[in-house]
Amino acid sequence: MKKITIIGSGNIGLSLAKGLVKSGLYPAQSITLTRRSLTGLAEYATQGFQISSDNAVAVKDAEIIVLAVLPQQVNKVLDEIKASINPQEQLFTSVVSGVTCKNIREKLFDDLQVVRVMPNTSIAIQQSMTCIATDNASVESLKIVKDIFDTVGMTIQIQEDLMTSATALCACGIAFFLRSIRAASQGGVEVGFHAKDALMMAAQTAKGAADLLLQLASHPEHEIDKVTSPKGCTIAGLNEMEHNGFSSAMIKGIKTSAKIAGELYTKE
Ligand SMILES: NC(=O)C1=CN([C@@H]2O[C@H](COP(=O)(O)OP(=O)(O)OC[C@H]3O[C@@H](n4cnc5c(N)ncnc54)[C@H](O)[C@@H]3O)[C@@H](O)[C@H]2O)C=CC1
Ligand SMILES: O=C(O)[C@@H]1CCC=N1
Repeated sequence: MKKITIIGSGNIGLSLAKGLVKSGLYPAQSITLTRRSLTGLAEYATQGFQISSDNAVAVKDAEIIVLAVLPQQVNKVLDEIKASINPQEQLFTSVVSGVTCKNIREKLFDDLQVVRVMPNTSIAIQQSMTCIATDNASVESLKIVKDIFDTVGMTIQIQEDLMTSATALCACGIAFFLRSIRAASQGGVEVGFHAKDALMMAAQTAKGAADLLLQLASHPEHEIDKVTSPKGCTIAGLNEMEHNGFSSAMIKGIKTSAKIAGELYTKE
C-alpha cells in the first residue's frame, strides 16, 4: 500500500479515490485529496481521506502523485509543486488529457519518472478501462502503477502517442455509451415502457452485450448474427439505424474527440 496524493479532486480524481477505497486495498487514510477550495471535500474528510488546498504540502509525503486537474490548470499546479517534488523517491502519474510525460518533465525534473494514465469514471465502481503509457518509467515503476489501476478495473499498456486516442475511446467513451443507452431507453418509452423501467432494461441489455464480448472473447458481428433472425425485427431495426448513420456517427464522434484531446494543452 502506497501513500497517494491526488492533485485536483474533481470528477475523475474523486472517482479514482472512491474506487481505490472500494477495492479494500487503499484505506482512505492513505489518500490525500487536494482542491483549491476545501468546501467540496468536507464529506471526504469525514470518510477518512486527508484533504488539503495546499498542493505543495500535499505532495511532500506522497509516494505516488496523481495529477488530475484540467489541462489549462496544469502549468500553474506544476509550478506550485516543483520545490516539493523528489524525483528519486516519488512516482508521478497524470490523467490529464493531451499532456505528455515530456511536457511534465519539462516543467518539473528531467529524471522524474512519469506515467500517463487514462481511466474513466467507472473507476469509482472498479470497472474502468485504464490505458497506461510512459516514455521513461522503469519496469518496476510501471508495475506499481499497473497494480494500483488493476484494482479498479482493467488496464492496458499502450504507446504514449496513442494516449489521446485512448482518451476518446475509453474516457469519453463512457459518455458515448451512456448516451446510446439513454437513446435506447427513449425508444423503449415510445414502444410502451415507463421511463424508469426502460432505462434499467436498456442498461442491463447493454451490460449483457458488453459481457458477451468480454466473457466469451467474441466478435460483435458474431453475436449480432445470433440475434438477427431471417426477415426478423432485429435486422429491420439495425438496418434502419445504419441507414441513419449509427456506426458512422460513433466513428466520427470518436475521431473528433481524439483530435480535440490532442489540442487541450497549451505549453504557455
Ligand atoms: N472526467 C473524466 O471522465 C476524465 C477526465 N480526465 C482528465 O482529468 C482531468 C480532470 O478532469 P475532470 O475531473 O473532469 O475535471 P474537474 O474540473 O471535475 O476536476 C478538476 C479539479 O481540479 C481542481 N483544481 C483546479 N485547480 C486546482 C489547483 N490549483 N489545485 C488543486 N485542485 C485544483 C478543481 O477544483 C476541480 O475539482 C482533465 O485533465 C481530464 O482531461 C481523464 C480521464 C477521464
Ligand atoms: O472531456 C474531457 O475533456 C475529459 C477527458 C476525458 C473525459 N473527460
